[in-house]
Amino acid sequence: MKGTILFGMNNIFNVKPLDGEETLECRIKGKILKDSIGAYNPLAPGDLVEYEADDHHPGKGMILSREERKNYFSRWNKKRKAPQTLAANLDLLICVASPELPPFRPRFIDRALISGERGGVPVMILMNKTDQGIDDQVRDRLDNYRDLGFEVMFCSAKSREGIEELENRIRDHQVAFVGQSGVGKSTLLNLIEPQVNQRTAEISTKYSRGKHTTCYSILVENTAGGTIIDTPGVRELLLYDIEELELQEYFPEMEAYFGQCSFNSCSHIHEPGCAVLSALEKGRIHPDRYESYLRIMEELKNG
Ligand SMILES: Nc1nc2c(ncn2[C@@H]2O[C@H](COP(=O)(O)OP(=O)(O)OP(=O)(O)O)[C@@H](O)[C@H]2O)c(=O)[nH]1
Ligand SMILES: [Zn+2]
Repeated sequence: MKGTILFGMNNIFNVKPLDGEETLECRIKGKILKDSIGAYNPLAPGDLVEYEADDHHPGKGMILSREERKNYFSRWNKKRKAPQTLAANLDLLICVASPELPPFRPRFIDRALISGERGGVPVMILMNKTDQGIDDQVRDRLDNYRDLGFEVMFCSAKSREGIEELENRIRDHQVAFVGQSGVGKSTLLNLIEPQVNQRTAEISTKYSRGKHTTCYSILVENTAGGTIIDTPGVRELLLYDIEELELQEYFPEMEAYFGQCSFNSCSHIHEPGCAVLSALEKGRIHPDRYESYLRIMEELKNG
């Protein structure tokens, strides 16, 4: 039988049958899942699995295998030194940001964009808290993202501006929300689907015995159609599995200059005759984006 992973913790996974309503609590048969060796978590919300129900214990079952992922959103888990998949099989990853409180952090957005692309997921930037006003500097950054071809939407959970557009955008899709703590993720989700927070609270009481479940993703159904995965409020989104010289490919503004540097394997950092550095000087590449490039390069170098 086939089902979707809703939530997983301590190697127990909630599976929703594709053709049924009642979720099952499943373990992995044989403890290890093929394709997940070396990963922080073998399965993530959104994963499709093959399972068998336990005839003797209603509501329980065993996961036999994972279907190949269409795409994934993941990060490097520094503590466990392993990749952690936060959500799988997405139609859209929504990177929520706010103009202030917390301040606008383009570094986080740049990482979300790269991580999404690495995993094959389209990313949208959602600027929440528009009721706070958006200053020229932030506006300039958002314009730049749009110029680069990224989708940007605006909303306010407080004034409800843009909420209907957001609901229309995500209907019938499998989406995941990601964002720094305080950008208004929970408030937005609760507005779109009041069930979300309720479900999260239920699960957290059931499985964590009082501990925070904020470090786990959870998939909930959107009553209007589709599903929403709430990912944990990550402080940093560390990238992995990207070669240093590959990083440039995640910066569409650099593409026009590929092959124009004096050195074939130019890192676009210090090399003489670098076409990217020259474009930066001429203002054709946003300095803030270039700053992200430098910081991420440094991180990839230091592993
Ligand atoms: N002014 C304004 N405040 C908002 C808006 N949306 C959320 N907030 C406030 O921002 C604060 C943080 O909101 P949360 O929804 O808890 O943020 P979060 O992203 O879920 O944060 P974590 O749960 O820590 O990951 C709360 O005090 C909300 O009331 C908005 O559109 N405008
Ligand atoms: Zn160069």
